[in-house]
Amino acid sequence: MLGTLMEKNPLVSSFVVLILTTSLSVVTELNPLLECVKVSLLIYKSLETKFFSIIYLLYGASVIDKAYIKSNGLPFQVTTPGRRYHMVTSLLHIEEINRAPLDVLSLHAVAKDFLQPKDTMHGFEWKDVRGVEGTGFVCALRTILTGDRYVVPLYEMCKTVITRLNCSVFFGKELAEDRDSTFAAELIRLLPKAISRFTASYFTRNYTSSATNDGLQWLIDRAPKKNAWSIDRLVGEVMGVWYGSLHTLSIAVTFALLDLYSHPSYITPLRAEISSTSLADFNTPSATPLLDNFLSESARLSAFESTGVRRQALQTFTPSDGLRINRGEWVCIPHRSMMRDDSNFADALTFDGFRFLKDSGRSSRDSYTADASDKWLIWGIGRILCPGRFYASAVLKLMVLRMLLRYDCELPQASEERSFQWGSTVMPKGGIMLVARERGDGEAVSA
Ligand code: HEM
Repeated sequence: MLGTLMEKNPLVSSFVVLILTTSLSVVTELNPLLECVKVSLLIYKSLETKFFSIIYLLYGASVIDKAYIKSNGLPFQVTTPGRRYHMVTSLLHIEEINRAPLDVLSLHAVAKDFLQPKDTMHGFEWKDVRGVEGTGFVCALRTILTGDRYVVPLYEMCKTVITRLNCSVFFGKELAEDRDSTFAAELIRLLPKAISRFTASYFTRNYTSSATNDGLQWLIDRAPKKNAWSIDRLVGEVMGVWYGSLHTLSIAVTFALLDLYSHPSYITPLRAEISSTSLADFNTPSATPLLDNFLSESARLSAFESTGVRRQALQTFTPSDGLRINRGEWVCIPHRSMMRDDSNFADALTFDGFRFLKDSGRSSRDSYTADASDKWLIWGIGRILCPGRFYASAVLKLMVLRMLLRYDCELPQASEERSFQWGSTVMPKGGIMLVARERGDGEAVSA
């Protein structure tokens, strides 16, 4: 009985271990043989933590979801590798996280933990506390052609397209396609240091893209003028935005296409709407309400990150209701579970591509895909909202638009499991193939 309870509930298990360990510490002084038992219990405790950490790594999103359902709206905790997460869902707690000073709850410390910039970005020292200046910055496709059809690995395709698109936006078309720089970079690697710079600059002497007004230049221009950032800091910040944007967008676009082709009834109305909208208007939400709604529903039900808002306590944080977040612990909002909760969205687990059109009062979200509110947490909350959301929503729309107008597609593995979990993230499976056939001239609109 106790065994089952311990198995089901990590808290009961920890409690039992604690009592046993404490009482044993008294008894062991009398009987040294019991020292062995004490050591075994400590090993058991550490194995148990490891066990729950591994379960979290493999099924993090489900662990959070189950705990969320059990919690009935109250705060709950989740054991993750090396850290405890406190999950809160009430509007009051959400507001308190939003208002907490930056030196108490930090998103930067969370990002640092994820990216490990010291090791992955050549020793870049990422600060725990965001400076007063803010973040500053708030192919080879494996394609098989069978007859007139392309069979492509969907997630791989999306990663490649988004990488290319991001390259053009971040570095400008010229630099993105710049072969001189690639050649120069290879030279720098191969030649002795003394002459490499000189030789590389000779080969890139006509290179003008550094003067162009691309996303990278824009990010550089936004760096603080007072207390100017070092080159290392600048590079680190740009890399942070780059990683964030590539990873999130590739996954979001993959899920949007998976949602589209596993619910083919939406193809005809979406195509009709897109075909009657000029390309200049495609990103105006009111001009493409069906597309915007469809993408909102995809973002809701296929939210790939279970925790929309994560903060590390840089000092003890005590919001209302007796909650205490110790230094080093994280407080998060389980927004994926909230998006899948019937009390927030009617028949929440059913994909309803035009659900928000029916909800004329829009009580369950604010308005359009790129909007944010305390009930629509896709982009974060209040003071820290995703600054890339307008770009992300434009890219999502462009991708769906392009695929709808240019290709007829099918998902041969539509009934198979399409994702796997890694920690709190839900990732698309790499093996999912998309079968695409180019539409005839009469059908395809230049997109
Ligand atoms: C579908 C794609 C995306 C989703 C779902 C998403 C979501 C989010 C969320 C939820 C946050 C707040 C995190 C928190 O408070 O814990 C955030 C922050 C951020 N996002 Fe995104 N994002 C996406 C795409 C992008 C893109 C494309 C860029 C850049 C071009 C970007 C740049 C950033 C930056 C710089 C922050 C930090 C903001 C700050 O510190 O104030 N994101 N994002």
